Amino acid sequence: MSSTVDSPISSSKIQIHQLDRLAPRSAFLLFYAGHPPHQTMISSLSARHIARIARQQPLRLFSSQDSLVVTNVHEESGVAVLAMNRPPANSLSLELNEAISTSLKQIESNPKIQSVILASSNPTIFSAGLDITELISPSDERLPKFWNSLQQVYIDLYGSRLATVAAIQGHAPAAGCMLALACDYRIMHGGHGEEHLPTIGFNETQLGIAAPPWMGQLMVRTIGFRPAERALALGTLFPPSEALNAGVVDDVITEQSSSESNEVLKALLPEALQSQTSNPVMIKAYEEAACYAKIPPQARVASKLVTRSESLKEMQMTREDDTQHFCGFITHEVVQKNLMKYVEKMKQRGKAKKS
Ligand SMILES: CCCC/C=C\CC(=O)SCCNC(=O)CCNC(=O)[C@H](O)C(C)(C)COP(=O)(O)OP(=O)(O)OC[C@H]1O[C@@H](n2cnc3c(N)ncnc32)[C@H](O)[C@@H]1OP(=O)(O)O
Repeated sequence: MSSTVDSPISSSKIQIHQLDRLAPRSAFLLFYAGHPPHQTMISSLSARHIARIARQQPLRLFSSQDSLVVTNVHEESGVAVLAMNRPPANSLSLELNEAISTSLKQIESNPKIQSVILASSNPTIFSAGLDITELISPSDERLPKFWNSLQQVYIDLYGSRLATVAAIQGHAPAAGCMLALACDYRIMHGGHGEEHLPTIGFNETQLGIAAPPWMGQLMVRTIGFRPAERALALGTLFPPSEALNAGVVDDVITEQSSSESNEVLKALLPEALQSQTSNPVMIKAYEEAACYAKIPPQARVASKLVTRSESLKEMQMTREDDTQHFCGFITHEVVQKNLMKYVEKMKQRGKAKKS
């Protein structure tokens, strides 16, 4: 099935192909950047989202303080912010994943916006990765939905028409690292002294699980085969300077700097992030996002897809198998035991910290 609607991002035509056989609830958005031979895939959307765009209806905006994500847009600079807001650690639950995808789509539907900063309302944790409680003794119904929602976040972020900048204020293990790697640019905070260094990386093997192929390959594409192979096997969490050296992040910032961007940030940041207007990571993230926003969008999107369309197509084709594999693996008795042990250690650490 295919239909054509006016593009929300330009005067071009967008053609939508429903690929039922590959991904029943998804569709590819095919964007004609110039002539038909340059047809490129921007992103995949759920059928529900596509129907809404086709009817030109705005998606619901998550903006209240107790929402799982908070967003705001600054049309003058073409930059938006999407901040995860699930205390205490922005661990990724089914609902948080869905909120990220929905809010990203909502921002994308504003033609004046070209860049988005992915941030956290927690100044010391970007995201603690998957909510481990989703993985322990899960229900047969919720587990595949949960995994699908994570796959969708990856597809939406990695294939977004927007330039995506990760403002990594603090820790970003496992799926938290995946969120950052799915963006176009990563800025990490250098930490507050040796004892409080944030870390980023795929630490899954330390939990007795393995990153799925699409996540592992994301690291391979970011830092290269051999370093990624080793980091994945060891479950390496990189502190800021090592993350920079390895290429996991593009920039590490520590120094407080006053900047002309402070005023724009006051207008751009949602209320929950107002304390971050003079945060150096946020300032640099804004400057980078504004820089991307000045590039002609059709050229920027076409160039992004040169490196991303193949892996996104692969993801769509293997998605169902990936879900089956994940559910089988996570519910395995040995894996459940490992996860329980890990959570126990995490709780003990938390108790020790509080006492
Ligand atoms: C086939 C498999 C697919 C695999 C794909 C992805 C795998 C994952 O993403 S698994 C998740 C991996 N994440 C982690 O291992 C991180 C665990 N957390 C931590 O190491 C620390 O919490 C962190 C360094 C992020 C932050 O440290 P602190 O600032 O010291 O905070 P606390 O440790 O006190 O944590 C605060 C609070 O949050 C709870 N928490 C932390 N992480 C998670 C999580 N991933 N899921 C659920 N809950 C989490 C932690 O227990 C504390 O709770 P309270 O004690 O109730 O305050």
